[in-house]
Amino acid sequence: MRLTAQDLGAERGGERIFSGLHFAIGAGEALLVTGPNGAGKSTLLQVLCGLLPAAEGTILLEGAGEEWPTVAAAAHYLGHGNAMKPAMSVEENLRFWREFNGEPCLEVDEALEEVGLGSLGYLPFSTLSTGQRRRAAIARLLVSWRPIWLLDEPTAGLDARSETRFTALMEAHRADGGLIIAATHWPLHLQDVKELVLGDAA
Ligand SMILES: Nc1ncnc2c1ncn2[C@@H]1O[C@H](COP(=O)(O)OP(=O)(O)OP(=O)(O)O)[C@@H](O)[C@H]1O
Repeated sequence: MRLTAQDLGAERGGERIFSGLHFAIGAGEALLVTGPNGAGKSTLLQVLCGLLPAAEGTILLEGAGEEWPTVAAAAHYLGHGNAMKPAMSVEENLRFWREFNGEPCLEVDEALEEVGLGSLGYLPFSTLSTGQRRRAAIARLLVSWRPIWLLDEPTAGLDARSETRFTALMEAHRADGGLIIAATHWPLHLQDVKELVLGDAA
């Protein structure tokens, strides 16, 4: 499987945010997207997952088979929001996503164990701390299989132990043939990453 972006450009509010981007990553690889505030890291992820149209260029997914015809279909997107209903319990949220996304992977209780929330699944999502919310959102990546993980500041709010645990989950995803593209201001402690530096928007 190979994801290639060619001459990719995006606009927000009529302003060109970036243009002429080229990158390619294959199965098992990770690309870190870095750059200053406003450089367009989140915008790039939103273009890749189909939430925003590209202003120019192409995004190509090869070798993924009929099952995953587009990057949008093949990707889990972890944005700044955690995509959980506040009044529902953590388990209810994850059960919803597992059924909605299909391609079941880990059971809900297994995913919660993986992110260290094994004993808190019964709580309404709204009662979790900031870092616990992020960990619950990460568990969403584990209950359904998607080969591509598009991660926007995935470690925001995580304590050191949770960060280490998440690094291991990302490496396991790569070992399973997954691809990761992560926008981040922090090193994610992954081995052999590619880096894409977006320009200074100051
Ligand atoms: N809905 C919007 N309408 C107009 N402009 C927007 C919109 N969303 C983002 N922008 C602008 O697009 C530019 C890129 O924003 P983006 O969030 O992609 O940057 P970023 O690199 O992820 O920044 P950060 O490091 O702060 O998260 C910024 O100048 C921002 O103000």
